[in-house]
Parts: sequence; structure tokens; C-alpha cells
Amino acid sequence: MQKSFINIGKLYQVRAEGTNLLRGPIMADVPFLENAWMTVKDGLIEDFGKMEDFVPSENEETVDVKGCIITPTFVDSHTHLVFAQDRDEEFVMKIKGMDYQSIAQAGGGILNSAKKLQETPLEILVERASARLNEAIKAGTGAIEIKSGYGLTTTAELKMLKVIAHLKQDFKIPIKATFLGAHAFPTEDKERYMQTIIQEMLPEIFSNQLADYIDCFCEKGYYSVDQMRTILEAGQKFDLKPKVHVNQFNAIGGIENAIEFGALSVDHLEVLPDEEITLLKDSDTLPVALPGCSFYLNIPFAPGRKMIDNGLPLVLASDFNPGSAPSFNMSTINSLACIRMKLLPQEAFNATTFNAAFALELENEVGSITKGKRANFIIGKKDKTLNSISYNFGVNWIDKVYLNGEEF
Ligand SMILES: N=CN[C@@H](CCC(=O)O)C(=O)O
Ligand SMILES: [Zn+2]
Repeated sequence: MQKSFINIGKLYQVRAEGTNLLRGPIMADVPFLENAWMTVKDGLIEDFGKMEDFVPSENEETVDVKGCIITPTFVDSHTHLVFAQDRDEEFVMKIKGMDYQSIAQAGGGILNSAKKLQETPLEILVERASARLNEAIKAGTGAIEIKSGYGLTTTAELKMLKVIAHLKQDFKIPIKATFLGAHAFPTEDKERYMQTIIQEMLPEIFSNQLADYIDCFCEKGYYSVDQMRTILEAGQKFDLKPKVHVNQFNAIGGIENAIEFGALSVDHLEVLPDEEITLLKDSDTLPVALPGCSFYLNIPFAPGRKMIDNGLPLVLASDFNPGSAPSFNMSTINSLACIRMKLLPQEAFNATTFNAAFALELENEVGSITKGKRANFIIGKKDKTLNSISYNFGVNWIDKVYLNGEEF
């Protein structure tokens, strides 16, 4: 079934098939067609052009968008969307002056989420995660990565990955699953837990094809560089490419080592020395910044402006999780990147759509208005522009979300 969207005020992020990742200054450009049409067929973008050249096909449905903008949906390449419960009590502790590390030491943090998740049945987790994903899609997300890491036992980590497998079946957007057993140590006996990851979790995950990537929280008080290397080496044996948490609070060498392991991305980067910017520039590993986490924890923002000025292909994601970034709203991520990292709205938009698709190896499927890509797009409310996405922080600019050519 063919459908044409006509009278599109501006059709944003129009790119030719095979366009490369955007690095440095070209991130400031979001190509668009003014007064445009777009045709979708069998869930894919079939064609587009200027209204003056529009020729309706027989029997096709037309949707008049009356001058509103159309953009591709966002790609959220880093989330922890599966969890048992919010941690809003920690929000209050934080307001009263406690920081992330002291909240964790007081029984909050990742271990708190793990305890709750271990006690929660799979069906309930599916129900809660589905409700969140539903809202995230309504807020414009059309492809997503979801991590495990709140299980921290073999049973609970597998349960989390099975929840993600259910979401993959139930939702019509691309979803990538990342195994994050190495998120925290659930016991004093660190060596024993590492062996559980390597000898129990990974073989089981591999034989049931439950993960696309492997992750590790490389940070003082969590996983050392050596421990991360051991985990990534084990992941390699099961064909799991790394996407890792590094440089959130300290630069301890995670980036260099992740690059050596061919990591697809290094995520967080709030603390990023110049030498590590150079290392990233000379690598194929993508830098992913998470401004929602910086805002919520009141910690430094990753130097996004500097990364782009140094020619890096910046990606931005939500880091949606109950402890350090309780928002999946990718428009808010655009606002924070502009206001706090000094990105232009076009740069933030490219970092949450076109470049973000590469951070999930989905660049042939989503992230732009390109013939043959999925027809996952957003129709803006009247008079909204690309700038509105970042400028109107906290305001919903979205009228409708379409997935595979159908209204969501
Ligand atoms: N930094 C590590 N992991 C998460 C936070 C997890 C939590 O606090 O529950 C993050 O990416 O920010
Ligand atoms: Zn994270």
C-alpha cells in the first residue's frame, strides 16, 4: 500500500543512500527540501521531491501535512530502559546534598536496582518496560538500544535480556540488546563474579542469541581497565562487539583499551582529556555523550563542542535509567546539548539521528529521510521548525509519529 505525504513545509535530514558518518564542521548542516512530498510503500521511504513535481499515483492515500515539518525519528543508542522501579527516593537524597557515589554506598545505586529487579517477575518487567518504550516512541524515538546490568546474577541478567527479546518482538522499531553484566560487583568476591559472567552468563547468552553487544562500566570503584579487558576479551569469543561506559567520573584508560578491542562506541565522556580526543579521532570508535546524565547528576557535560571542533563524529543519547538519567526524551537531549554543550540545533539533531544510527549499526535502516530506509518519521506541530526541537525545552513539538509508514 502506497501513501504520499504532501505539502510538507520542510522535509528535514534528506540524505542520499550511503552518506558517510558526519564528522566535525559538516555536522552543522541538516539538508532539507522545502515545500515537499514524500511517498512511503511497504513500510519504507519510496521517494520524495518538491511539490511542484508531485504526481499522485492511482489508488494511493494522500496525507496533507499542511505546511508542517517532517523529520526522521530519533535513534537512542544508549538506554537502561528495563528496570523494576524508579529510584525517586534517591532524587530526594541528591537534592539534600548526597552525590552519586555516596548514594550508592548508602544502599542506593545500581545494587538497589538489581535487588528490586531480581525480585520482579519477567511478565511485570515486560509490562513496565513496554509502557516506557511506548512513551519513548510517542516522544519521537524510532530505534533504540537497551542494556541489561540491573540483574547481576545469571538468572536475573538472562531475565533482563529476555525482557528485551520480548520488546523486540512486540514493537515495530529496531531494538539492539547490550549485555552489561559488568555494571557493578554484587559481591566482595570480584574474581568469582567475573568468572560467573565469563563461564555462566556469556555462553548462555550466546546460545540463545540474547545480545548484540557487550558493555562494561569502567570506572574507579566499579570495573578497572584490566577487568574490562578480561570481560571484553571473553565477549570477543562470543562475537559481541563492545559499547562501553567510560570516563564518567575519571579518565582511567578505558578509551584507549576500548579502541584496542574495536569498540563500536565509548559512552559518557564527561571527563575527556585532549589526548583521548586525539585517540578517538584516529579510531573508528564513536564518541557518545549523555547530557541527560550530566544535567541530572549535576556533573560536568562531555565537551561536545570541542569534540566537534576537533573533527569527531559526535553521537548523543539519553542514557535513560532510574539512577542517573530518568528521562528518555530525545528532544530534551537536543536542548541540553545546545544550552549546556554549545552545540547548534543542527549539530544536536545530527547527533541524535543520522550519526546515532551508526552507533547501533543501523545506518542503512534509520536516521535520515533516504530512499529505502524505514518510514519512521515525525510530523511537527504547526509552525515548529528544526530549531524548535532544542529551543522549546520541555515543550512537545511533535504532532504525530509514524513507524514503518503507519501512524503510531
Ligand atoms: N554509569 C553507569 N550506569 C548508568 C547509571 C546506572 C544507575 O545509576 O542505575 C549510567 O550510564 O549512568
Ligand atoms: Zn548508561
